Amino acid sequence: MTQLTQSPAWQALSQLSGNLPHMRKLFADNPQRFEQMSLKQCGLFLDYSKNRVTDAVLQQLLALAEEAGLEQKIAAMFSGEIINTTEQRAVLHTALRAPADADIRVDGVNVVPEVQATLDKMEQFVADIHQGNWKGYTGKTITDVVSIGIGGSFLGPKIASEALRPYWTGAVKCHYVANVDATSIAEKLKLVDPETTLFLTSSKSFGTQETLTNTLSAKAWFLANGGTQQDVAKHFAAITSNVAKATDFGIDETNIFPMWDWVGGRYSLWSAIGLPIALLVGMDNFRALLAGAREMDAHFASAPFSENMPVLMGMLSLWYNNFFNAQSHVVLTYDHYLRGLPAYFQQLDMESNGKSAKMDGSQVDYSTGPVIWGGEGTNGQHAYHQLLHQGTALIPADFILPLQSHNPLGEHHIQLASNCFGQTQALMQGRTFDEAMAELKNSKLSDAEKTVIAKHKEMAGNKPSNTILMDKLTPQTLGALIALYEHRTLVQGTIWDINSFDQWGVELGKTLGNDVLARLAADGDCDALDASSNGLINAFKKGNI
Ligand SMILES: O=P(O)(O)OC[C@H]1O[C@](O)(CO)[C@@H](O)[C@@H]1O
Repeated sequence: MTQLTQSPAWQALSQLSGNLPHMRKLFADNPQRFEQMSLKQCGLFLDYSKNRVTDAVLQQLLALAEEAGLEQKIAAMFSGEIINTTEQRAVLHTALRAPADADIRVDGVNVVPEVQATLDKMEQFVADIHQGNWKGYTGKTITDVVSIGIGGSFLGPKIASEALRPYWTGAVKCHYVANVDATSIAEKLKLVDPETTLFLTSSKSFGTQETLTNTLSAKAWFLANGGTQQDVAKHFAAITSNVAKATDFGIDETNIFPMWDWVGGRYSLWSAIGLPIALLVGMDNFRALLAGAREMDAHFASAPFSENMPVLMGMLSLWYNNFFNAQSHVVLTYDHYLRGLPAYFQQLDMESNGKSAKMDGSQVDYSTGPVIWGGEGTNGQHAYHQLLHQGTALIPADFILPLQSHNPLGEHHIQLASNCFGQTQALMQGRTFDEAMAELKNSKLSDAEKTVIAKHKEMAGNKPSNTILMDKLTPQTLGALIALYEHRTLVQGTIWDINSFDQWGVELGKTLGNDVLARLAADGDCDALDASSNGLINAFKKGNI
């Protein structure tokens, strides 16, 4: 057993997990449960009362966080210590939204002035595009932006853009290209005109195969459709920490926005990587997004653990993962604009906490990051919710609902909310056999048949969920919501003693992909690898099965 699993809090939690009353009883015994187990912060309201927790459990979960040194880890992150030890990097996405007068040092240099200068450069760029001062090669204004990037250089901006659709200014349209599959870029290029399109390459490393290949294809298309080499500067810009590589690639240095190695890709939408968001919603709204995240940062850094939203959410999810063997966690957004958020949280959490080596290199002997998945409500209710209610796996859920809709139309929103609350209630209370039998009272079935049907209708309930409410989905509340999940990730990574900020598994995939690429391009059959890999490579070379 490791230090973590031997710790007093872990041992106490282990004991408690086997001795908990059903949530129905917990609610019946304590009419104050909702008031006691909910909190409001940063424009978000969290109801965590529908969890398998008692005061004693919460106390031990918070003790576990303390024993694991969470307070110190939070302070270390905010102050720019090298907490990404395998890459020797600070982790400072919080500096991207820090107050302009903050002093946050990396290698003795305050990084806040360059963050602010980049925001100012973005502001100027957005104004130039929106006001038509930035002209394409034939003197026309820019109407379309094609954002090329993948992973963290894609999903955050894409999901935030989608979420903030009610705030789009209409000045430009934005198209996202990520996959190296030619179909992705080919379909987007069908929608745009070279005279009025700006290509924005987002790549921290400027070395990612998919992004470079897509940018090359965009450039080839531009040159084949009227643009010349001299016109490239008017139509290609980049966001990267590798300025030399971007200029070698042919991007004009004045069109390059900086990125820093102290920002992880999946935490980067707050940097110039978020430029497509700013182009869609305007810089004031982009700054409001930052302000929402900043508010959550301040809360996370200062609130006692018992009132700290990211800490509570992180510890509750860990409770099910480590003590109830819950292998996945579902995020259910009851808002069409937030339909992409589960995919974004999936990348954030699974790339961060999908690890099995501890900080000192030894192996964990407990489970770490669960599978994160989900989708928009109510759609999921007619699909995978069946398994949430009656499947054999325990899947804790987060329900997210804005109280006011951006599209107040008839009865839609009240119905949406009723479904959201109805689901959390059904998950919690389930349906007893007696209740199911009572529902069948007037049916014409025999008693034996009723018993069988009632057995199928019976639901254990006691399925945990959090409900997150906000008045309305705004740039500010979105910023707070995303920062909440970012910090929740750090909380869990700290307890598990893993590095939430590297991604060596992904890197191996990149390396082997490049090796295979060379073999696919080489002449003759491949016989150097395992039989399956050889067979697949040779089938591709042959071009038919
Ligand atoms: O921004 P880059 O350097 O092109 O990297 C893209 C993505 O690739 C990864 O390294 C791995 O998927 C992510 O962490 C990153 O966001």
